[in-house]
Amino acid sequence: MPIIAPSLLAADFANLSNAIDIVENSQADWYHLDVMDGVFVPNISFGLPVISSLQKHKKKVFDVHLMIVQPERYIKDFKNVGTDILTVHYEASTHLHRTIGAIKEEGMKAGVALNPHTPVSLLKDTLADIDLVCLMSVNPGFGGQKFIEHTYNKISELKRMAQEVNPNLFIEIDGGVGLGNAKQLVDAGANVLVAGSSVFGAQDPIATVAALKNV
Ligand SMILES: O=C(CO)[C@H](O)[C@H](O)COP(=O)(O)O
Ligand SMILES: [Fe+2]
Repeated sequence: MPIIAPSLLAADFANLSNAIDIVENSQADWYHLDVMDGVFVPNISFGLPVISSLQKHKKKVFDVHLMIVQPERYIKDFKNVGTDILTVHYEASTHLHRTIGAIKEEGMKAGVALNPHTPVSLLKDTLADIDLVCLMSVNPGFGGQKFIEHTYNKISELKRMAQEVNPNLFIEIDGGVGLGNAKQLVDAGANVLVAGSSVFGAQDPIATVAALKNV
């Protein structure tokens, strides 16, 4: 069964306690928290103070997706607000290997996200040290976008690479994921599905999480 990580980007920010209830009372495994700085991506979402407030009410895992420049500057800060898995973008990380090491030194799992244009082959020399690869299946910055079909090829290639050096790798798909493509993504090798609008935009978010979990 895939890990299901609802993205709070699609929740009602005036009613975040409802979003917490949905994650905690469903078969969801992780909170996916999208931090955007308006520089790496053309949108600004939320940051440390909001995540700190959520921390007091959560039992499940915080999977934080940093869409910011110089993510290495904030590793300790995200640890302090309860982050379990910290994902930085390949494209924003000049010294990726050092950043991965620094995240793990803080006791978090280390993730690397790839934009749709970034080939998975670029992770060849770091894959053994990474806990999670987040394949962006939309251009990062906004929820509710159309899934990019080429992602299936990237999943298969990454799965092949991981089998050799890191068979327990989390292969996370982020963007445009819903009931229409979840099974095909899992069949291709994904084991973590991020779902924003397909969960929080659904009539029954808890039932939607259950359906995604049981594809
Ligand atoms: O990282 C993201 C956007 O940059 C979000 O996690 C992603 O877009 C999820 O939203 P949706 O499921 O609505 O596409
Ligand atoms: Fe994300």
